[in-house]
Amino acid sequence: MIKGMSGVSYLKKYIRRYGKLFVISICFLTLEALCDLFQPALMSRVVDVGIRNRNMAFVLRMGGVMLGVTALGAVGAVVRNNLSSRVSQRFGGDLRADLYARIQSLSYETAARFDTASLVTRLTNDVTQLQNFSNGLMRIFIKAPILCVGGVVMASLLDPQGALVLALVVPCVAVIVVFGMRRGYPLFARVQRAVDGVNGAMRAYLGGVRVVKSFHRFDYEQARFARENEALCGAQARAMRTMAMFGPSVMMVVNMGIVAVLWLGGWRIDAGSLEVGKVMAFINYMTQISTSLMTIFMVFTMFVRARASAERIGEVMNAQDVLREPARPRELGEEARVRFSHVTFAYPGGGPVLQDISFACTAGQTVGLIGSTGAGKTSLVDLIPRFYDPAEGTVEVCGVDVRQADAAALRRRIAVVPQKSTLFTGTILENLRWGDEHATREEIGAGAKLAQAHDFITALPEGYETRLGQGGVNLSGGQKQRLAIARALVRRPDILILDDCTSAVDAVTERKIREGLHAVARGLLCIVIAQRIVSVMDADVILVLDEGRVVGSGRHEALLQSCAVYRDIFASQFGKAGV
Ligand SMILES: Nc1ncnc2c1ncn2[C@@H]1O[C@H](COP(=O)(O)OP(=O)(O)OP(=O)(O)O)[C@@H](O)[C@H]1O
Repeated sequence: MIKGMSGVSYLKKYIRRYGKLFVISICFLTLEALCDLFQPALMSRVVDVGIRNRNMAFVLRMGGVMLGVTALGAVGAVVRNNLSSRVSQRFGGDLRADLYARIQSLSYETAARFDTASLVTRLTNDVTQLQNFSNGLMRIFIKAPILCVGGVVMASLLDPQGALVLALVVPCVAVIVVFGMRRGYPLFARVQRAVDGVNGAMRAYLGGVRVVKSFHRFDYEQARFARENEALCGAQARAMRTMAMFGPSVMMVVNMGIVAVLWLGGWRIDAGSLEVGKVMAFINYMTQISTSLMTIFMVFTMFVRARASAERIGEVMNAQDVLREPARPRELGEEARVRFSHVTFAYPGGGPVLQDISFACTAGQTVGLIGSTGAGKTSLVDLIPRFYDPAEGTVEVCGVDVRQADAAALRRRIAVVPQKSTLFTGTILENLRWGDEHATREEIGAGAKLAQAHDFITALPEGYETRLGQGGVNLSGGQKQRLAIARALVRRPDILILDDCTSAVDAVTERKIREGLHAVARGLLCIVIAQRIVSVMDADVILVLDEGRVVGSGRHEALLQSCAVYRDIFASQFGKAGV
């Protein structure tokens, strides 16, 4: 047994699902292989009995039998081909879908362990490797051992003395194949990692194409891509070079065997102890055995690659998620509430980003979060939908510790508009409906109006049906932000988190959005992160964060009196006179 196969135990599910069809396909494959195996034996009878005795009727009869056997083999091949294509395509499709679902279910922290480019390679290239391997398994790979073993048996029955040559050849080839496998595995694993590198360079360029253009850094990006590409070519060449040594070695051993058979056969024909037909059939079996041994070697090469891919997929499938879902989740309370009790938080491997944070807020309130950049505002709100768990203390949402709530149920109650608006390829309507797939046109329109997006959308030639490029490239920054807010509002959440998401919107429009939200926000708990004090001045409570600690909380006027950090921020935005 090969070491480390426990990492691919997720494949059992597919073996169970497609095992039956696989076995049926193997039955037809066996039929096809048996038909191939009988041909040389039949041919030897034609030569040794029919031609030697000039018995034309026997030759024709055997010719008919050979044709029948060929036809039967062809039927086996057609059915097997059909089945193998269906099974491998479905297996590949299922595996890709499951892996995609798994990636989606990973927590931020676990997903961050894998580079995005590497996840893309795993979803595409690695799944294809496994799909091709499973297809090959049902096409030629299992046929090869049958032909090899069957060839040895038939050849031994035909000429037991000649079979001694096989007793030497087969073990030699087996040793070469096992050695090749051991050398090849780490090399192919390296090839897959190099594919990650190329995908990573491509992704970085395509994702930041505007920046690359504006800084005119094509040369830099090209050099980076060339480096990764070179590494991939190098890794592939090394793997191929190593594997290329083994194929000819196998051929050489087999050809030496054929020479030995011919030499011994000629000698025995001269002595009258062997017929020409038998030597011909024996050579035929030898060729069949050698071809199947080469195929087996190829199978192992593909197996080595498929194994490397299977393990890479296994790493994602078996990743221990740091955020465990509770076995028996508690139901969230009706009323929207958020409570932080002595929360301390750190990113993996880093120092504390939030320290001893305590506050509480309820439905109908607007909470403002303000503080210098890097103060920990985003980190704080990320704990509410449980993107991360705190190191100490508890975060309660709607009366339940988020660690005891069902993540999907928790996130259904919350809508987050992140700092960087992410839109998807599709129409504006599709993007807005993403917030709630059952939302009506009226509800979507209402959300867009509140977010001050309706007017600019209707001014577009195709209105709500306007198609957006990837990430909404055909919109301005402020338009994208307003669509992201509208999408969150279409969801009609109980808790709305706006993470500095109006930075690209002009002050007048921002005020309109704030007023609109105020009007509909009776049951809504709204948490607003802002750089500009005007964005949170009207909030029911403002939390001032500084270096991960809450250094002030209260209304605007009170904070101006009591909180030095708040006063500094205010002064930096309005000048000393404003204080
Ligand atoms: N994914 C991450 N992994 C590790 N450290 C992080 C991560 N995200 C943020 N940090 C660090 O945590 C600290 C707080 O970051 P956070 O994004 O919460 O600040 P912020 O107040 O929202 O800043 P800004 O106003 O600039 O968005 C920073 O020092 C930052 O470097």
